[in-house]
Amino acid sequence: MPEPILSARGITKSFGALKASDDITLDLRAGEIHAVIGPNGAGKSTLIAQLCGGLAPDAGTVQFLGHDVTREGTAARARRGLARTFQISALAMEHSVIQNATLGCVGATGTPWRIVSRALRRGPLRDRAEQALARVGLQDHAATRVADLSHGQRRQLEVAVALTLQPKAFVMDEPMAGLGAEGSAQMTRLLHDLRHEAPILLVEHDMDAVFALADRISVLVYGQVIATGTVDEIRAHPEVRAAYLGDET
Ligand SMILES: Nc1ncnc2c1ncn2[C@@H]1O[C@H](COP(=O)(O)OP(=O)(O)OP(=O)(O)O)[C@@H](O)[C@H]1O
Repeated sequence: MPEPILSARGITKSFGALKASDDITLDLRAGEIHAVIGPNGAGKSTLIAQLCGGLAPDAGTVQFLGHDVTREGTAARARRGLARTFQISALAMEHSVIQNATLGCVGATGTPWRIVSRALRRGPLRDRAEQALARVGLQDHAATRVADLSHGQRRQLEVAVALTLQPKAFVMDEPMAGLGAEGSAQMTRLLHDLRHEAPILLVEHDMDAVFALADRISVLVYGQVIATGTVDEIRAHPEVRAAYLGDET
């Protein structure tokens, strides 16, 4: 089997007496969507933070593209091509769609600020931003202020900003949050295709989306991965049904 793109090995993180991550081992392979599900407080955000560099684990390692990145911060991991989208929007609301996307590339490439204004006008960064907008279907909204976009369009723009990194892997934190049925369907289609550009570690509460998209699912309960498997395996798993899915299956 090829090396995983992103992997956590034995990740452990405590807050006082609480083990928010308890010896978590999971990986993300080329071409897949690996969903992480679990009830509130199970430790999903804590896991994401350790994968992306916002939190250092107490024990265990994180590997990305064959490198041990456990002690690297978020910016270093982003430069390696680890793109993250957030549960809460991190967009500049008063700026236009194209400005947000271009500034995303500027951050990703470490371009000095003195040439930012030029980058916003034309050049390879602007081209990259335009391509990313087209990829998520926002090409006709380049000049629109982010504040004037719908919630669903903002989520699409977040994916576009992540795409400007030309990522090798995505970590997505609840991309369906707050989307209506139509928005979720649109986002589901986008993620379905995106996995072939870069695999996606998807933390998501929307079980319809998870079951529609995931190649594999890991179930987190009280900081532990209690099961990893295909959609069918997870739906049928007795411990998972008892701990999490309840009557939803
Ligand atoms: N900085 C912190 N200090 C203390 N406790 C924390 C901290 N961050 C998280 N926790 C605790 O760790 C546990 C896991 O929290 P985490 O936010 O990772 O769960 P989650 O699965 O992402 O939850 P949700 O689905 O509600 O976002 C919770 O009990 C939470 O209260």
